[in-house]
Amino acid sequence: MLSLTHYPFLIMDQQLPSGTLLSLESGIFWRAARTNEDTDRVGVSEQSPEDSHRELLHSLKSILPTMAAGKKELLMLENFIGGKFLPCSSYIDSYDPSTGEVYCKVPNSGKEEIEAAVEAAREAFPAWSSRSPQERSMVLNRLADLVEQSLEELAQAESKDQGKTLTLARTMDIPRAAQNFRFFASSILHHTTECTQMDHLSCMHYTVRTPVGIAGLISPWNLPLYLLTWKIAPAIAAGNTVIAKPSELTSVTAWMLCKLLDKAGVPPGVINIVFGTGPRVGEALVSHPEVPVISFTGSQPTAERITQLSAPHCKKLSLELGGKNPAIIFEDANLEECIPATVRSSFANQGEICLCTSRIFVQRNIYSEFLKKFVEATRKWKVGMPSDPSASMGALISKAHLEKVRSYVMKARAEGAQILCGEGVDQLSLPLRNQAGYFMLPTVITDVKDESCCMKEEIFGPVTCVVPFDSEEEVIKRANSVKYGLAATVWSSNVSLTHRVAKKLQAGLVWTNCWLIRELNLPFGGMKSSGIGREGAKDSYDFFTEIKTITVKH
Ligand SMILES: NC(=O)C1=CN([C@@H]2O[C@H](COP(=O)(O)OP(=O)(O)OC[C@H]3O[C@@H](n4cnc5c(N)ncnc54)[C@H](O)[C@@H]3O)[C@@H](O)[C@H]2O)C=CC1
Ligand SMILES: N/C(=C\C=C\C(=O)O)C(=O)O
Repeated sequence: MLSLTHYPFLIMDQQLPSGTLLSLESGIFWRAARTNEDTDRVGVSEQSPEDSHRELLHSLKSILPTMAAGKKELLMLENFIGGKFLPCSSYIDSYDPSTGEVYCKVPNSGKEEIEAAVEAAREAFPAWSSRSPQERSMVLNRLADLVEQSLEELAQAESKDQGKTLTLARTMDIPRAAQNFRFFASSILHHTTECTQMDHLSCMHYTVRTPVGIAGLISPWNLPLYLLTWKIAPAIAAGNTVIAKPSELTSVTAWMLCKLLDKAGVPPGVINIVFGTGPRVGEALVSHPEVPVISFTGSQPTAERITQLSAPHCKKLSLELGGKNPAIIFEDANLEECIPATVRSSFANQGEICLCTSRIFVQRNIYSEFLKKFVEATRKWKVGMPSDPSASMGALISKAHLEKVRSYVMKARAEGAQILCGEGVDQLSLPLRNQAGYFMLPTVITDVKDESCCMKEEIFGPVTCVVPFDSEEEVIKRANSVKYGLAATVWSSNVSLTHRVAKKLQAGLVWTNCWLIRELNLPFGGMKSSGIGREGAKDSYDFFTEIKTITVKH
């Protein structure tokens, strides 16, 4: 059976039921055909592109309505409100990043749909909030079970929708989505409140936490189901009802999740998912007077807009924004561990993770050695079709984003920086079908000044800068010299140094001699322009509840 890993990058032991579609890329569908019941090893057989495309649509059609568009059928998503799938009056094209083709239509919802969702969430709130934590925990555990059982279909859909490799979707995104439900199903059972005594006044005081009501959840396109469930799970565990708006660029797995809700016992109206653009439906959600909290993950400019719109209603905001994360590599670092980890922290998910490394500071006397080995390792970080099991990186999310990321490399070159590998240096070869996809090679920039936009601004793509430093004091000052303060990694075999440097870094998360080992119990989030608030067991619970102090005179 599926064994969920705690650490996203470990490959899981998993059974793939016979007949599971293993790949939907390049028109080749690899069908899992069990070769040996005992070992659960699966062989694959190859189908023709036409047959496999038909098979994919058939397998998804059972859960997604489709619409014929010329020769090709498109997936038609629908809003999920009050436990029902509802069509919309207009739609947005959604692209397969690995081919640049439209393959899905996303509802272009607006105020009307938000109003309907608020009504459904309002009606569901009394009953859901009255359920015990134990009862809500059981529903979340069933959701986790269903996500795990649907892992392959969800991973296939996530990879096709976001452009990430199927391997990453299978080993990180979807397992973490299940883990989010499982984690908050447990943590909701263990929160405590406070009590004090004033015997001299014959009084006692105690605190209680109650759900806030309807929670507005807005999630980004880089880790679609992973981050959507990271918000949904704690919100409903605490007894709230939710209206979620995923990114219009990656809406499919959110829609597929809706298919599982009834089976998990989620009552109608508890989870409502409304699709569409930020300015249209996102702002309708943020502005609605009956939605007292907004949990948002995305860009800083959007966070500013959300803050403006919510201010008149004095809403509670959780803003998880971007980063310009440094890796600081001291001369006594173990390069055999540091280099592969820093390649991964720079380029995982096409560099489209807010925690990715985009500035690498290397102590001068190992700078040349590091640079040589790092570039060698980067060139082995293979860009390929998302379904290619040997690919480390897939396609970026959109043509616009690809051009934005490329423009940073061009600016660096224009400023006299050196591009050691990747964009404009190495040759990217892709199958014909993928040549209109949004692919880019992992790119390493050196000889770049701290004042350069590549060293100051969030690029959010497979681009990282490597610069030398001399002293501990100098590198801390330089690492802290950007407006962001989200994450950092520190590499040294000197434990007291790593503790000392970690404490001085302006970052909400510091990994020493590792990256992205996540402890969901502890606060997650950044400082400065990386956001407001934290997420985690207690932090999310506190955010999605209101606290009250009650005094009893006896
Ligand atoms: N987790 C992170 O730190 C992320 C950072 N980014 C950064 O943001 C840049 C732009 O990416 P986008 O996807 O456009 O991020 P975005 O912040 O515009 O979108 C994130 C979510 O916010 C929604 N949204 C957008 N405008 C809104 C508005 N006015 N009101 C309410 N909701 C709104 C979007 O529909 C999406 O669901 C990226 O290039 C990257 O630099 C993007 C995604 C994730
Ligand atoms: N918020 C993001 C990542 C969160 C990771 C985690 O909670 O483990 C992001 O990439 O935007």
